[in-house]
Amino acid sequence: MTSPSEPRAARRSSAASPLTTPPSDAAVPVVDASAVRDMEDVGEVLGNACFGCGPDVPHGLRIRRTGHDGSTAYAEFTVQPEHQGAPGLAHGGILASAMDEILGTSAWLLGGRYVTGRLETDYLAPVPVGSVVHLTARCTGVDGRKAYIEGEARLGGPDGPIAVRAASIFIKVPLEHFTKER
Ligand SMILES: CCCCCCCCCCCCCC(=O)SCCNC(=O)CCNC(=O)[C@H](O)C(C)(C)COP(=O)(O)OP(=O)(O)OC[C@H]1O[C@@H](n2cnc3c(N)ncnc32)[C@H](O)[C@@H]1OP(=O)(O)O
Repeated sequence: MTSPSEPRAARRSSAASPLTTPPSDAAVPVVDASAVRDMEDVGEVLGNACFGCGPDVPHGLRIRRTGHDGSTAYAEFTVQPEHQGAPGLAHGGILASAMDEILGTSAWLLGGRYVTGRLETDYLAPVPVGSVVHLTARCTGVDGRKAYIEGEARLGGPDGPIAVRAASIFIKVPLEHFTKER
């Protein structure tokens, strides 16, 4: 339930703009049963040095994936002092990175490999350093190579108040996108 005293963005049910809303004829997302294994395999390709989820990246977010259900992905991370912007509060770009990671995880559950094409964020509440941030994302439609993914970050628990909402388009790419020399 929202009230007029809440931020304007909180009164909307989704972060999606017309650009991140799937077309009316978009396909319902189908989850690939092999996608989870694929996600583990990709660690070998990427070397697990990911800023978002690499467990040993010193100043990374060290996001922990906690589960999935269909295209819905769950994860969490703890905001560290090196993630702050204003004193004592998480930097907005750091929170966008966290959203990118959980949205990308949902996209990868569809099978194949996806990269971020467009990322929109609504910041609804400040996130203090030391917070455990609970991340969720799900696919709202697939149109050709484009997967429309929405998600949110909550504080205080998986059902806590929403601090950040995001909507995105992820684009399916071949494996060579990651392996070719540039
Ligand atoms: C242990 C490890 C586990 C790992 C788990 C995995 C989790 C991973 C989590 C990681 C999370 C972090 C993830 C990251 O951080 S990924 C890193 C950030 N993203 C990038 O670096 C992507 C850079 N961009 C590109 O490489 C190219 O532009 C791509 C590949 C995206 C498209 O170039 P390409 O030449 O291939 O294709 P195309 O141009 O014909 O486009 C194809 C279709 O897409 C539509 N389109 C394109 N762009 C946009 C846009 N901005 N808004 C709306 N639509 C867009 C386009 O209109 C067209 O649609 P249609 O005309 O067909 O309808």
